[in-house]
Amino acid sequence: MAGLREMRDQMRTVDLVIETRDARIPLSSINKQFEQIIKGKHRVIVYNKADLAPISIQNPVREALAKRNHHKVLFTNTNVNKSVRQILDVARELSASDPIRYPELSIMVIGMPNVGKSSLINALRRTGINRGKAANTGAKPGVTRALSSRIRVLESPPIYLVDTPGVMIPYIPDPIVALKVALTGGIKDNIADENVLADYLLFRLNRFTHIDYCSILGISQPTDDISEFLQMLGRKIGALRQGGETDTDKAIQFFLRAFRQGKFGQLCLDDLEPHAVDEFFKRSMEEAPLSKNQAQKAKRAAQRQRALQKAQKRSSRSP
Ligand SMILES: Nc1nc2c(ncn2[C@@H]2O[C@H](COP(=O)(O)OP(=O)(O)OP(=O)(O)O)[C@@H](O)[C@H]2O)c(=O)[nH]1
Repeated sequence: MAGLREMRDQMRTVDLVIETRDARIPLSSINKQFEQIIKGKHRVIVYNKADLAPISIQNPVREALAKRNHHKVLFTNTNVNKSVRQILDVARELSASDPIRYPELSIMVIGMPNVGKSSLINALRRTGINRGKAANTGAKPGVTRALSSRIRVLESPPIYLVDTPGVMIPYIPDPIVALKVALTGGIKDNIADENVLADYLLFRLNRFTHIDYCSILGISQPTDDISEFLQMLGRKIGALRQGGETDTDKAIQFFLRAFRQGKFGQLCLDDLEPHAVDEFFKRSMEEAPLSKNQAQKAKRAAQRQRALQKAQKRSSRSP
């Protein structure tokens, strides 16, 4: 894994690591493989896209991480300078704590795809010494390219930023985490997966929220049947094939995009009740990461299981 090796090499010159996670999945965006790379470095955990998650998650997340000895936890929205400036404050504090050791300070942004690393780098430049755009950003994962050099983001104390973020593949301990990461854009979609994603999103909206997605999408009634839902949505948005049949792929993409753009309001997909958090950490400490193949198999098994449960539910409803 070249990315990992490169990151490890680069890490030698870095004093402070900005570990970026997604505020909509505060637990599922934790990557325990980072631990080995970051070992011994100062770290600040940055939950980005905080504007897309409810503010009420911030204290439980801070408490959960403090319990695990992570005390520097920030929530950012890269469009708001003030929130990004908090990162520079942490760097400044570190530099001031030991000016002999840190006559200058080097910081680096790392995180899984699409979490907003490049946006964060641009925002740090913007809020630091007001330089323009450095890194490309994009709505799809994988836009970050190697540019690697250091840019100065603060004059005094001198703080430098490695301008290539470290990209790590997400850590996927189970299929549900895979769904959450994919929903937030951390794994590339393909059409087959998108169907499952849309089904999972609908399930979440029905089961865990009071969001009136019908009026947001302009459809007539709620349903947990994904086919019926996509028919309604497809007709509403005019996603029709020749002959008048609904283009469900288009309807799926519309639905997923609406979620990613925050059209359903601020949502968190992880359960942050203390017992659920404890369970999450217990499980993720125990489990070794699945290979891509294993993860796909596990995902398919979960799909089959859910389809089976749905069928059972339907047959138990019918007279
Ligand atoms: N709502 C919201 N969107 C954000 C925020 N930060 C970044 N984005 C959006 O998220 C998408 C991905 O941002 P990037 O900065 O390209 O993410 P990245 O981590 O560098 O992505 P890769 O190149 O895939 O590794 C873009 O569409 C950004 O506009 C944020 O704080 N809030």
